[in-house]
Amino acid sequence: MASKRNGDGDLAVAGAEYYTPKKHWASRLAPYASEWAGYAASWPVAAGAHVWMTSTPGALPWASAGLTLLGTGVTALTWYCSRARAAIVRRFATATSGITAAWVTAGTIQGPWETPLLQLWAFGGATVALSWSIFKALKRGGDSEGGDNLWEKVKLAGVKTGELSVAPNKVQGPLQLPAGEIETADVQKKADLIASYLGLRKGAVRIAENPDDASQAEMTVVPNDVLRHPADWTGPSHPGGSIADPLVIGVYEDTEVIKLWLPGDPATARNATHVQINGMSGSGKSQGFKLTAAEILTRRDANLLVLDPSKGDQTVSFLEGSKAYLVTDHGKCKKLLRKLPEAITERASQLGQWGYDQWVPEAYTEHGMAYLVVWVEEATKLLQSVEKFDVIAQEARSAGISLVLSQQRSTFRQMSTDVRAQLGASMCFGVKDPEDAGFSLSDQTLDAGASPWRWKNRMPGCLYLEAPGIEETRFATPGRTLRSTDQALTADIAAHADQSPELWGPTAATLGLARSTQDATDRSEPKEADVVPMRGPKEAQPSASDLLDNFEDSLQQQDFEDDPHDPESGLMPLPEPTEPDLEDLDPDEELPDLPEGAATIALPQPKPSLAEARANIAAWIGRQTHVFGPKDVPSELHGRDRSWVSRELSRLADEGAIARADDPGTYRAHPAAGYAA
Ligand SMILES: Nc1ncnc2c1ncn2[C@@H]1O[C@H](COP(=O)(O)OP(=O)(O)OP(=O)(O)O)[C@@H](O)[C@H]1O
Repeated sequence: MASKRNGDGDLAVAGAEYYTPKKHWASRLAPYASEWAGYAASWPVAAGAHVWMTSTPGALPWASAGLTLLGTGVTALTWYCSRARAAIVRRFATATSGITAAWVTAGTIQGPWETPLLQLWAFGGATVALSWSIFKALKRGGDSEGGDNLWEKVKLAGVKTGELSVAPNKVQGPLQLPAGEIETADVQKKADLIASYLGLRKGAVRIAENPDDASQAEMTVVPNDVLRHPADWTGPSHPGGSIADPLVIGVYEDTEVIKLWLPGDPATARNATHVQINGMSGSGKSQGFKLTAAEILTRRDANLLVLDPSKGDQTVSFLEGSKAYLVTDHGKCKKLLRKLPEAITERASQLGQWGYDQWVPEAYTEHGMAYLVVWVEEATKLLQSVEKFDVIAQEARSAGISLVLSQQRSTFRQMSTDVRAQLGASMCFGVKDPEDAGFSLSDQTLDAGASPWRWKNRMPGCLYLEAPGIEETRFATPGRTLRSTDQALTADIAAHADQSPELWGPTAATLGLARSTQDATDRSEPKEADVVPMRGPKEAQPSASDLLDNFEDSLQQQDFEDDPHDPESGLMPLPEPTEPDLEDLDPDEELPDLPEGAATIALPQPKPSLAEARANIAAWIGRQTHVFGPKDVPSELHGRDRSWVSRELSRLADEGAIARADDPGTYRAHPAAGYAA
């Protein structure tokens, strides 16, 4: 039988249907061979050069100088030759040349099997080669020629990949979506499929929407899961610096450090912020607290007050030697929070008189008012007893006070939307399910691929951070807190304890706290303490029991009884109100029926519970005879936003309760399930 080649070079059989031979695996891999060959060759080259140079007397110094010059030359040449490429590609190509040349030079001098050269080659080199391969694969996949189109493969034909940038362990670029046909949510749903096409792990591909243009999205591919190996704490990031400098608590998956800013910055229009911290038990919240505390306590202009009625010593013992204040008694915590508005008003009006509309570092350097971070553990329990907490939170930000509220989960019942709106930043560790993540992270971040429920508490320290000062495209980038021992943190904090500032006088007086550890030691009367300024270096302090007793005295005697402005002063204390433990209640549980004949009052209708919302949607679907999408589902049925409905419909489709219609993001009731009319 005669045969001929078709226009694409494939073998065709005359008189019969075309026969397209399968691409051989070698030809598929060929485009990626160069980076891997270069990577593989670098080790034996360095090993051979080392053996050669060390066996030739006097050759090593010359070889070192020669290789350094050669490496510099190759790097400069790369920079020159890549001038026509996108700036980011040019930079990464040059960096790859420079890093390779530097590693080969070091390997020649020292031997490539020595630590850390071997590890740098094994992990760093492989990651750089992998990043190049993904960059190429996406470029090829985004190109509609050749029939190997990534977007057609994942049933998103028409999507175009824009100019890609490549960095160690990250490839990123814009996507152009066919206007009116495919939206960002459709691509987000296929993120794991794209990862599978590229031969990467689940979660390696993230798609973020472009807030300015719905026909564009941003794709980020992170090949290696560096979060599996947490980085170690190597000491405070800005010892003796200002709280206006970022707090460094971990590393993102693309090896950028995680930075958190608490005070605002008028120069960059960054708002001061409070922080909401969520995560299930064992997800790493305490470690996050310890690192943040160590950062705060090594700054020259910040005080830390910890309200922890739940855990006691076990979590905070690392603060030994610091100037942090610790309140562990539940009643005292509440009392302190109730006094906070007064302290806020005082500080805000004083800042105004000094000419500032928010706290700035000069408030400390020129007037002695340090920033105050109030860390509240098990916050939802405490907040319930403080009225108008949203107003407190709102005003605190301009008064140089940041509140950090830590709890396992904060449902809308536990934390009102008003309070939530005032917090500004959210740190989300591993959670139980997507619903819990929804209480902590924004819909945009979840839609962009953030999925903290994947970690649960199996990857402690892994987190997402939404906060002022961080680019929004980074909100869906996972990171992991640093690993440290309590001893290392204690030593670092103690080493900088002398730089820790005193609490601003009026704030100390209003909150009933000593201005510094030294003030606390001036008071006596032994009593059991529940408000403890953590002690300074032991040799400079009186005995532990003296200190605890004295500070207890400062609170008991001066602040809660003798305060002439305190209306409760001199009165016999009321018993603490008993509070039901709302943590153990299931918010979705049905309420018991009212007894027959009981009077009923028309109450304002609350947002439907999850179970009600789902039941309402199921009933509504049962009445649909046409194709529908998230925007068609009436909002009063669920009381939630559109992206929640999107996820819900997608979940129902995954479970087979409804069927996906032809257009992405649209559905049909399933006749088999009895939904269709
Ligand atoms: N970044 C990290 N790298 C490695 N291990 C970590 C990291 N963060 C936390 N861990 C470890 O995980 C365990 C649980 O962490 P942690 O106590 O901080 O969790 P938690 O959320 O505070 O839990 P709980 O609410 O029950 O107190 C601890 O053994 C801790 O050392």
